[in-house]
Amino acid sequence: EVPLKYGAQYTGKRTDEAMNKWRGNRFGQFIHWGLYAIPGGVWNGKTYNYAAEFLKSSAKIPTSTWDSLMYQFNPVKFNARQWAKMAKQMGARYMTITTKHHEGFCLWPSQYTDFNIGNTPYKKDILKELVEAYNAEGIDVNFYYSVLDWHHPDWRYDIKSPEDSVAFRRFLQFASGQLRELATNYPTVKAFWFDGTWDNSIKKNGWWTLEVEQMLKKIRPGAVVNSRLRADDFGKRHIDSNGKLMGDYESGYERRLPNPVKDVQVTRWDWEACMTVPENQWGYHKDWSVSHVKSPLELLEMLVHTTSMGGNFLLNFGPAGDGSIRAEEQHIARTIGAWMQQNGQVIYDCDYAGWEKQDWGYFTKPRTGNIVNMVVFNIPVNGLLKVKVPAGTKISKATLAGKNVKVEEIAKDQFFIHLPQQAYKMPPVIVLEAVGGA
Ligand SMILES: C[C@@H]1N[C@@H](C#Cc2ccccc2)[C@H](O)[C@@H]1O
Repeated sequence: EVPLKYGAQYTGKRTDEAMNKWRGNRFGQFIHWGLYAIPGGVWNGKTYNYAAEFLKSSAKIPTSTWDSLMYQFNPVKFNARQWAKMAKQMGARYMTITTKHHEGFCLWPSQYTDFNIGNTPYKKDILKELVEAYNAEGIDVNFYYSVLDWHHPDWRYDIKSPEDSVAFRRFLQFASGQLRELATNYPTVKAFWFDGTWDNSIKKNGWWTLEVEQMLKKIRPGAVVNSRLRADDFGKRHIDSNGKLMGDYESGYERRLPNPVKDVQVTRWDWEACMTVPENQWGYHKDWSVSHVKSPLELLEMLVHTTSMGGNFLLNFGPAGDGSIRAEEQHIARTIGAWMQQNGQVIYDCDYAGWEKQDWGYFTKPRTGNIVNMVVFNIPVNGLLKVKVPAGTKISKATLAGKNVKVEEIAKDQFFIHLPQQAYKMPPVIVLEAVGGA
């Protein structure tokens, strides 16, 4: 191992109450909301297909022009309680909000910049409204914070001169101040989701990334911080030069999931995948016809897939500039929510079962007991679900919606579960009682 000052500070999964709650939440709502929601991917009558929150760079808009969008931000349809109720109905146990995205606009009245909600026609502290509304629904709130800041004059992509060093040192003090006020002024915040940390300027300041994590955990004991913040002494990100995870969970899965067979190593630590509904739109885009839009069932399978591999799934919503939630996202929330209402117990506080992946779907395992859940997405024509179990395991009982289904031992450590023949519109869940084995 190489000696590191700014590498991983511990190994293994945190087992404190705050982390157990973060892990057991499993399903979160990501919200990308900022000035980019006003143009929604369209500028001077031209639609830009790239991610709407990157429109400033896609359309090469000068910072002064972009920043003047602040004077138009007045979301008259915004209702934090409605958003929170929708998230509750969907079954989200946590919500991660973009306090500040790459554009640098702050959803809270930051004392460190005038480029914030207080100087918009809306004026009020949107972050406070959201935290209160979601917490009132029993939903934990986590803060997304982009270190990359297109608005701030001291931001640097790289450090190539003494002037760069001086300016970027000022920038890091600014960012530390903003993070300190976020952690202090919103005391119920549970986690920090860092983004915009891929540039050399951050890689060359690994010390700051560790200092920020330590500061946040000092102000908010138990706070959870993602690996994406961290760079080690040599600029290695997420995983340090000794192959150890930095931060509290791995957050590299953006718009992709680990392979259930080849990537089982992800189960060695906590991790989270974040996912867009269209191919690549985090912020509101006016025209979703420019790419594939995932169906509720596609997204539900991703949630189950993630849980089956011991990860959290963070599903993105991009509210419009007026504060409304588009119909497609409302439909997703209702459809997933209806299934979660009946089957949330196979997601919340569930984990990797350690059983071999089968074609029909995914296994999840509750923290305690001898239960293993089967969530079936691929219904076999013969109605027989093949289950290979760890050596010596017996399946003593199988139920679907509380009713016994037939269990047939077909070979050593192999069983058929007889799936009742019907037209399944949503994935059925079979609960196995397993004894013996690993
Ligand atoms: C969570 C997601 N990370 C952000 C990004 C990005 C990005 C940066 C460089 C190249 C390609 C994509 C997206 O804007 C969104 O916030």
